[in-house]
Amino acid sequence: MFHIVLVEPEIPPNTGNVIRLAANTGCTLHLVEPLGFSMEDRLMRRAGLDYHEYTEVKRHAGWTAFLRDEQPDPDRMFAMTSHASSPLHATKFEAGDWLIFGSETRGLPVALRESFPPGQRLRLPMLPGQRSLNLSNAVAVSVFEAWRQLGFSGAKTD
Ligand SMILES: C[S@@+](CC[C@H](N)C(=O)[O-])C[C@H]1O[C@@H](n2cnc3c(N)ncnc32)[C@H](O)[C@@H]1O
Repeated sequence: MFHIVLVEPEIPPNTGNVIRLAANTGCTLHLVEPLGFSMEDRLMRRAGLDYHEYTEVKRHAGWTAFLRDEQPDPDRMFAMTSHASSPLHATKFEAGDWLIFGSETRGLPVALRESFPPGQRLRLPMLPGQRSLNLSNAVAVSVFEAWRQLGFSGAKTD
């Protein structure tokens, strides 16, 4: 469906939640190292339950390695950041798109964020004065908005 990319995630249960979400929605999950935890972390495994058995989780040694390994279409990559002016819901998504998320405490590195054209830096709406959503919540609402646009293609209907 989509590619979810977590850049240097730090908090195990967030990545566990995203593993489960990726399995629920048919997304591939990419983890860009360094990670702030071990993949064997008890809290991550508990949040992800056994869902890592049903979803593809790929690890990349860094951002450059990720680009080299996956060769994503630059026009179909979207940086999710509260520092953007383009709203997510105004973007027309396609199957196979790449949704890029930053770490819990640092967000996306500024240089990486600014390497995206403004129209591919997307924000989720928040009330004034709010800084950011939780990482796994941001992934969930982004994936569901993108999937909604595709008519929840592939979802079970009964
Ligand atoms: C907890 S936030 C990072 C907060 C970090 N202190 C910052 O200032 O960027 C983790 C990630 O969730 C995503 N995120 C959170 N809130 C968002 C929003 N309102 N719009 C777009 N992405 C958001 C971004 O990818 C962000 O890097």
